[in-house]
Amino acid sequence: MNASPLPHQALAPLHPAAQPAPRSVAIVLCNLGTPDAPTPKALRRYLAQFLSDRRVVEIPPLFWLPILHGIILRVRPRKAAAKYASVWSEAGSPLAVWTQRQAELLGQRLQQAGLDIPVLPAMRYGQPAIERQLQALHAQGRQRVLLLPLYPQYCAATTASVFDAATLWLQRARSFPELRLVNDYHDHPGYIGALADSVRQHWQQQGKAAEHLVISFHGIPARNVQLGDPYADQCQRTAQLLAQALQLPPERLSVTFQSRFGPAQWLQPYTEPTLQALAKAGTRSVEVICPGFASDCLETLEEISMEAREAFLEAGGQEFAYIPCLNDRTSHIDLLEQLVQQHVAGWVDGWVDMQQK
Ligand SMILES: C=CC1=C(C)c2cc3[nH]c(cc4nc(cc5[nH]c(cc1n2)c(C)c5CCC(=O)O)C(CCC(=O)O)=C4C)c(C)c3C=C
Ligand SMILES: [Fe+2]
Ligand SMILES: [Fe+2]
Repeated sequence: MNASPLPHQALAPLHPAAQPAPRSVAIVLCNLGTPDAPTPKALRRYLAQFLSDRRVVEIPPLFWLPILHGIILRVRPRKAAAKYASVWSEAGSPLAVWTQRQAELLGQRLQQAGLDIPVLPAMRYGQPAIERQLQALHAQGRQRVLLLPLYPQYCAATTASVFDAATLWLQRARSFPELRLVNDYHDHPGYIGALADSVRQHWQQQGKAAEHLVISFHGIPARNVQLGDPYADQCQRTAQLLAQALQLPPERLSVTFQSRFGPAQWLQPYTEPTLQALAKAGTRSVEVICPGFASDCLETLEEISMEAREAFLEAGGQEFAYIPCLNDRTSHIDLLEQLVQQHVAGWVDGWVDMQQK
């Protein structure tokens, strides 16, 4: 019998992803995305991608796309560009700058722990796109990827949309790494603790607490919640746990929703009218915290720290303080490290045991 081996040239080279590499884990830290520049042109490109996402606007495309292209993308980019210009720094859009920094700091942490786990930042809209980062990690031979969206509360418009982008890449790839997804961390003790620390630190710096704390989350259409989105419940739970950690009685805080878009009913009460009502009812000082945003961005720096501040003061309020997002706080990076540890257990030697302790 002729049992000659296959000719050498018939053996295809191994794809890098197929080569055994111990601990070939990586993290993709995902955020929403932001325009490339504070200009109407960049805003048009960004908003066109963002607002064409069916997870974000759940109106049938046949009705929605003519409105988007015929009205919204003609009017909104110019107005939005002016708002972005008011928060833009030399380093760029705050959302991009903070996300990049968070990825760097988390990467350094993992490196200090002796782990070869790179952390790449990724954006759902704009660059660096989630698909691009997954492709880069796959090409490097990373076999296991944890997708960690920087959205503490699960929402179909944000979290599920990140997963859509990842699975769209999977559908087009011939081979791909194993994937794990973090759904939410709205009640994680490390998250609540980090938020509470940031409020306490603010009180210490001011020498006192304000009369009232407003806990403001990004809104979504009320209909999405009726259809089963757990987002509103998770926001309420985060607020409740934060109030408990701060020992704040219910009469000293309000949970509100900001950033309404379009004429439909969104989650209520709305942030700005609540602040105006508080001022009119005699509340002199307020603090606003936005726990749904992991990184400061247009919605916190402009809509809250500028617009909402002005509305409160014009309605008769005396003191308005905005408490920044967790951004690069050590306790925030601790939380991200804990989330990684909890979700890659079994992927990285030793971490299963650490989990069980
Ligand atoms: C049109 C519907 C929108 C839904 C639903 C929505 C949900 C949602 N968004 C965030 C986080 C962010 N949104 C940001 C900006 C922003 N959001 C919308 C619309 C919806 N968001 C628009 C049109 C914009 C752009 C600005 C504008 O034109 O008003 C941002 C800031 C991005 C930045 O570059 O700084 C964040 C972050 C969450 C968490 C969420 C649902 C829970
Ligand atoms: Fe939004
Ligand atoms: Fe806004």
